[in-house]
Amino acid sequence: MDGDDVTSDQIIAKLVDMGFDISDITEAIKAVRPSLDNVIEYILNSSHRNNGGASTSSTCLMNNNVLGKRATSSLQSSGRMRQQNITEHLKLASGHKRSRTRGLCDASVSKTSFLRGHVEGPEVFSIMNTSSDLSPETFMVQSSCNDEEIIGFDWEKKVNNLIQKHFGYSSLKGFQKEVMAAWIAHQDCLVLAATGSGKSLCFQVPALLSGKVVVVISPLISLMHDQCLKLGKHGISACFLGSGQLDKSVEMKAMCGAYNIIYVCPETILRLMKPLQSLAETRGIALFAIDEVHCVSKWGHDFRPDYRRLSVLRESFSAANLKFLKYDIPLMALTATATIGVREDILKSLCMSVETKIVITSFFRPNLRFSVKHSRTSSLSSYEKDFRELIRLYTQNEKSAKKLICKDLESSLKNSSGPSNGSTSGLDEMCKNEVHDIDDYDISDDGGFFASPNENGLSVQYLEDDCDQVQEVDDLDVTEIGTVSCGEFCGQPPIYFNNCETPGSRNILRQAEERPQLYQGHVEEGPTIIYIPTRKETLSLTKFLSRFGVKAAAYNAKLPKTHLRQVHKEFHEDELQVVVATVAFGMGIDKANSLEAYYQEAGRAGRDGKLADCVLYVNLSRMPTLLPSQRSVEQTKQAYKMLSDCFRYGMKTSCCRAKMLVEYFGEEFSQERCLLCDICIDGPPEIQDVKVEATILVQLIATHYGYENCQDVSCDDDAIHYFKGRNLTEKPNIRAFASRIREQNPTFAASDLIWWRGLARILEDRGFIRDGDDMSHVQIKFPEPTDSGLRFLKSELDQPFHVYPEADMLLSTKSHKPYSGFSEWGKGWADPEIRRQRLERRRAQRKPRKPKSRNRKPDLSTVRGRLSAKFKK
Ligand SMILES: Nc1ncnc2c1ncn2[C@@H]1O[C@H](COP(=O)(O)OP(=O)(O)OP(=O)(O)O)[C@@H](O)[C@H]1O
Ligand SMILES: [Mg+2]
Repeated sequence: MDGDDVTSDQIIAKLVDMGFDISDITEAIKAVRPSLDNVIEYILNSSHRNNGGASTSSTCLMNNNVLGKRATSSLQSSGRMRQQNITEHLKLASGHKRSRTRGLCDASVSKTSFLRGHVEGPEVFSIMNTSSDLSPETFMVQSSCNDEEIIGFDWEKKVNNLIQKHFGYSSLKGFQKEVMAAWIAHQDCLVLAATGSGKSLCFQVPALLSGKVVVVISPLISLMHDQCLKLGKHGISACFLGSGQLDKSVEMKAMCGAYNIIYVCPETILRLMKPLQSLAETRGIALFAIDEVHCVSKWGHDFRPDYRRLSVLRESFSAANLKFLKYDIPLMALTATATIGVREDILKSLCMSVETKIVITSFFRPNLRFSVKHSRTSSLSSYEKDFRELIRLYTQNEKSAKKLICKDLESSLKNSSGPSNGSTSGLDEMCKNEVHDIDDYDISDDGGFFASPNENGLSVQYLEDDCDQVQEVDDLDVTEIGTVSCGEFCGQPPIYFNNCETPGSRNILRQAEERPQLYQGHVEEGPTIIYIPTRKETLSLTKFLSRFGVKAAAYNAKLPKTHLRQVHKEFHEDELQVVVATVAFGMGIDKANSLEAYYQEAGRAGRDGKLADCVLYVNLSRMPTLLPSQRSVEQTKQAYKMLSDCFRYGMKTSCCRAKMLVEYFGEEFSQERCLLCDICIDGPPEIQDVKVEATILVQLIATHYGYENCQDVSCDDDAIHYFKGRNLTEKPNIRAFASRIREQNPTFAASDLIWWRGLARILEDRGFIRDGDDMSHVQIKFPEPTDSGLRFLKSELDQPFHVYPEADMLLSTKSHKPYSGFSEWGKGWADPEIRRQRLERRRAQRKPRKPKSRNRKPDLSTVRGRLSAKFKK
């Protein structure tokens, strides 16, 4: 055997493993230079050619495998190949179960002979299934549906061999073992494990171990695509079935058992119940894995209603309904981000068994360095400030870029002929054509991971679309940009810090010195993802970065799929430095502007176990609002709650960020502090006694609601009288209270509204005031006093009220305020003098308008233009 033969054999073996038909492979190998890609391309093209666009014949070729020679010839002789549907094929397939089993007995023998080039008929199928690492014995037993016998008591050893062989891992992680044990015991399982911890292996191994098919429900085409590609590389055949695929060949092959793992979107699986039941009877289904299962939760209802309909899986694949099953086919639900409420919702809405095994690992990712920065997010000036470091990082080794960086960024921006790079080609064009509506997304894609994309004529509403939500300007103030550095995660065990001391900046500094080396240094250069809420901004920020020589690419669901695939590829191959993406990149999440969303995004970082930065850019000077949408009252409240949690995460200055995040998911954070985040490193700000300010505010609120003289504070009486005697049905908001305090009390005349807003938030958290409005808000809006608040007013004045000022309070006390003219807004437009001054200033700031040319032709495309043309006549 010469070298070429070996190569060809390897290719053949790989392709057979993937589920291709041997005759196709041999034909292709004869026709083209034997490289994996060439052969795949050849087969797929010829299958399209032969089918004249229809895919049935390629399915039948696969059936050739499944059914054995006799089945194929019967199909051919009947001449009904094109008319048969999947179920009919499968009926035939099950009718030939025996011949299938017979073939299997010789699996290992036939594989050997096959590699020598003596391949014939029935053996083809057995070869294909050796890809599942099934010894002849195991597969025989599997055919008789007795899982215990297949898997045996030494399953751990078998699994370790399998994962070593396919993935190069030495053993399962602890949580993966637990999940496997549950599956072997036919139990449903809910897996809650951090991003990048290795959840996928939990459902991939059962496919290898049992030889049955694993069906994975996943919310995003890009996710499915990624995973299929990876599995292909590891010698495991897989395909993905998105919604609306016009070419059904992959689907038909999948339903005939051609792939070890089938990825499918929730919309599609709902219409595949019958074929899947047949598949369960023929090849067998090891389990249904519901990945990113938080999409099931009712709070994600808007996002993926079909996830909730997955409850049919339980009934449709129960032993009670399918007589050939000994046990219900287990459900495995997996997510990295589910709060306790969401978990309950998942179990209930998927009708998971009461004995569902719940496997939870720590949400803590010890190599992620969290921080929050103030940003005016989408403004150009904020790009300059926010990404200066990033640009420097990626361009410092390139002379040309270096020059540019030294230039004034603004003037460089104006220079439209700035350097650009390959990855942004066509970007200007995209910018021109960009669409910002939510409702009319439509991108195309197709399914089989080894199927060459049938680009033409496919117009499919894909999954990214739904989560790639466009936000309006107001929403930009929330969490707006998160940047994470990424790489591959190689499963380093978490490093835990124990014996941490109590908070305090001095202690923290010292602790920082004690941290292991890894955590003291800089993040190694690796790619960065910048998550951004609007599609429009993915383009503008990419353009901005490219001009400075950064290899950046935009990613949002509206961009052509060829571009998106290219971005994925270049990102994985480290050819891109920065991907500027909407949530469509790399995950399925149900809500933007939530800590779940942020933690998912951050979870893309540091997957190689190395230090990675997760920076959240927030406009701390503005309160975020929700976009109007058709939510129920309950959903609106929940959406506000999520937004509020997220807002508070940004505002907090005294609690470790990792702790806040991990506790948000209901986990007790054992080590108190992560010793990495900005708060652990910089320490909390100086603690302040705000007894006077808090008393004035609570007193004013109490007075408005008729509780007078709770405390004889040194507040200007005018301020209290202002609210006295007013109609109590009127609910003053926090701004009204703050304005009044500033106007009436010279000590606080220079104080800023956002400082008072911060204080009100703290008072609300302490339970001294509550919101008098039924509608939820991100933070208190119409404050009312509580009993605790009234008691607080009765406390001794010289008893201090210590607080850590929060981020917005600190921002408002800076001498140079990094936000525009906020303080004057609190004074209110109601004051005629202020109003006059403000309008005057605005007028002065306005750019002088160009003098209207009398001879200018009216624009007849506008109503105004047509009217003016009419009047001119
Ligand atoms: N047993 C193992 N031993 C070593 N590494 C492993 C093991 N299992 C998984 N991994 C590593 O974990 C990486 C991430 O796995 P995976 O994509 O399954 O994460 P995930 O938990 O699904 O994350 P996400 O929530 O982001 O989807 C893999 O690429 C692999 O490097
Ligand atoms: Mg995953």
